[in-house]
Amino acid sequence: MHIVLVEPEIPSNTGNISRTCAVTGSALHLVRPLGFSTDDRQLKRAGLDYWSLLDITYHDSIEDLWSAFPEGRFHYIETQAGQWYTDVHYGPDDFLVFGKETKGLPQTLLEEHQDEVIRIPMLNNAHARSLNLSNAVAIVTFEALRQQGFPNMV
Ligand SMILES: C[S@@+](CC[C@H](N)C(=O)[O-])C[C@H]1O[C@@H](n2cnc3c(N)ncnc32)[C@H](O)[C@@H]1O
Repeated sequence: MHIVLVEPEIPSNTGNISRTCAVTGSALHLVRPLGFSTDDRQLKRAGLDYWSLLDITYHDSIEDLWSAFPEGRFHYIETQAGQWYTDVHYGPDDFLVFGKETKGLPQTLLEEHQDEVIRIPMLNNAHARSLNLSNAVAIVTFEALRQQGFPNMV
């Protein structure tokens, strides 16, 4: 799988996600600007032992990512979506795209890719708007891998 973080802001989240990528064999794509340096202490603390295992690529924009993978199949994971993440069939080379911690994915992107936006169901509570980014990544990634029979995993 390919895990894409668009403009991540909190280093410990990216550290946790790097660990999820390392243990699942998923590639990590970070779309700039990042809200931290990759030397950040919290980032390293959350993912240090796993950093060397990562297949990590940096992109200057989401458009650059799309250009680099013209045949890629992209799923956009956001709280406002018509369909649940469990309604989708995932392939091994699919891209799972997640938004930044404070604002999520840009509204224009969501509108232009409506049919590819999926959400993780939550209680309908105005005071609990979303999951933590790293938890959202783990939930969708493991569903995608489950559908594929957890390839090369024991
Ligand atoms: C902490 S959320 C913040 C954005 C959110 N739209 C908000 O209301 O503030 C950061 C990212 O986590 C993912 N996420 C968190 N909860 C989610 C959910 N229930 N369904 C889908 N994605 C979720 C999305 O990729 C989102 O862009």
